[in-house]
Amino acid sequence: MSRKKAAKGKASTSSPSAGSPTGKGAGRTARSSPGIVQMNGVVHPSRPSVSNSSEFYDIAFKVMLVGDSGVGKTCLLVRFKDGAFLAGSFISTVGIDFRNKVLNIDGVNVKLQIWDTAGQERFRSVTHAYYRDAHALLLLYDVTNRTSFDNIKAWLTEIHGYAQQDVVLMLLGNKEFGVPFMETSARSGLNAELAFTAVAKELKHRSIKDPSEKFKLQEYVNTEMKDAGCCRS
Ligand SMILES: Nc1nc2c(ncn2[C@@H]2O[C@H](COP(=O)(O)OP(=O)(O)OP(=O)(O)O)[C@@H](O)[C@H]2O)c(=O)[nH]1
Repeated sequence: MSRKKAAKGKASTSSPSAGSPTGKGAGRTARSSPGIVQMNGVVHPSRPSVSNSSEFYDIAFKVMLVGDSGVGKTCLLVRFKDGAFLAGSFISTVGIDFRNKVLNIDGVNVKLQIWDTAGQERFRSVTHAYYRDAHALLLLYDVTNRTSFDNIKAWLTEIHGYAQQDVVLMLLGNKEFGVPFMETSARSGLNAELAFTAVAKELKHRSIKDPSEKFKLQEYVNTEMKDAGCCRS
């Protein structure tokens, strides 16, 4: 397997393949972290990007974070990428943004290009363009916000309308709707690593198609949560 170099960051507003400049930075300047830089084009396993990062990877996937505004998408991503909680006043994402992280999954370096979408309704048309290229979707709701829970159905309708049929889908914060589930906290770090690692494992498994390797996303999540001494049902 040839080893590629991980791109350092990218953001664009119109569509992933159009590679136009981002609109996110404008609204989230305070939150634009050092890891976010602009570049053109998309990262795909078959078309690795040129990069200035030192992290090498074997396969790459796009993961999208979706859900209502304020449910914690950006915070969860920052927790996963930087291991920190983004405290302070809430600054809504404008458009879309992304960060890369390379995980070693059973000896294979899996690069996740994680797109953080704006939850606000007015950016919906921007984010729609990104669904079709996503390999995995993490759909978040806020356990303290009933409306964000009620809106999960609408998000699923949107996902089924715009995403690939075989997209890996995981619901974070909910126990219904028949998709893999776990609760997360960007503040404490609860399951932040596990959510992304589970998705990377599923994607790597699908990509490599090793018949000797059996992987079930929800089973893996349940086992890992148990191993971590997690008490939730
Ligand atoms: N207590 C607590 N607060 C959180 C957590 N995650 C996010 N928050 C807070 O929730 C607010 C919204 O978080 P964001 O991550 O910006 O939400 P978002 O989903 O990215 O919002 P949009 O960009 O508008 O789509 C912020 O004030 C965060 O500090 C969490 O796990 N625990």
